[in-house]
Amino acid sequence: MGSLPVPTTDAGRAGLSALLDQPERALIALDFDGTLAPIVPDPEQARPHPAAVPALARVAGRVAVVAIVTGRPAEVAVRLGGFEGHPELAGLVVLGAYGAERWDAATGELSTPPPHEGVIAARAELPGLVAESGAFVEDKGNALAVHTRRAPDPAGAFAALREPLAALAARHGLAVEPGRLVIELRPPGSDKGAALKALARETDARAVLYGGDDLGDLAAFAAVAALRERGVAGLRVCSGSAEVAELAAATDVTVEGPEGIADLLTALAERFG
Ligand SMILES: O=P(O)(O)OC[C@H]1O[C@H](O[C@H]2O[C@H](CO)[C@@H](O)[C@H](O)[C@H]2O)[C@H](O)[C@@H](O)[C@@H]1O
Repeated sequence: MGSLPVPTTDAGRAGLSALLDQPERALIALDFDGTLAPIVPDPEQARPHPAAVPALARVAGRVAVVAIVTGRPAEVAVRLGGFEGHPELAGLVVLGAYGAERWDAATGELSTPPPHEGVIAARAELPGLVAESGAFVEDKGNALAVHTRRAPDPAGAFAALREPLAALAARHGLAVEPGRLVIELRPPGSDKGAALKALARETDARAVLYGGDDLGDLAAFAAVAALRERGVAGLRVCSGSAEVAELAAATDVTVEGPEGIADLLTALAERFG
């Protein structure tokens, strides 16, 4: 039997105990890139760690709900994750675009907000702005992600683009979402924390596990902390990487990236029986 990591905080240990005691009242929510799927240079090539979806499927049979909470468009996460038609993930919920979109495996329904005018305007200006940096733009439809991972100087390009992208976003009423060698311009008004809280409320969860790897996950970790104050047990899991140091202080336990997440899910499934 795989061993469960021991949270470093009292609240985290209480969260884990509550999950194990009453899995049928638990919500397990995970980020996609860097948490379920290893980071790769081309976003289109990202796929879940081979052990992650089978482990998630095992857990899904025992908890109230499993969810993916991602900056990807919901339908992209569904496609890359291979979630559609998965027999054991029939109750999966995918909250995409930082909670602005939702896909339900149970119904196959996808809800997306109308296009934001600011994204349309920023799209036209972006190519000129990023051309010299070696960055490339991932057009997500209703958001634009500027990636520097494949630039000759990834960190330098990221630093150089921060200010001009922030100015572009401000001109067009967009939010700036920095992440792992990516700066995203997206419609304001949603975040992973609000999305997670709403799902916890909807499912009347008594325990929530959230796992994430990046700055966009901080809002979800804060939501778990807020839920604890309302009596909902919580466990905040950092999918650790050398790229993001800020998450350790905001989480209860760190595991080794997507492989560690898959191990954790497998160990949970074994405990649930
Ligand atoms: O909320 P997430 O599921 O973590 O999505 C956040 C962003 O992830 C993707 O970019 C990251 O993963 C890429 C593939 O491994 C990698 O090349 C890139 O450097 C990472 O930042 C995705 O492409 C973005 O659209 C997501 O918003």
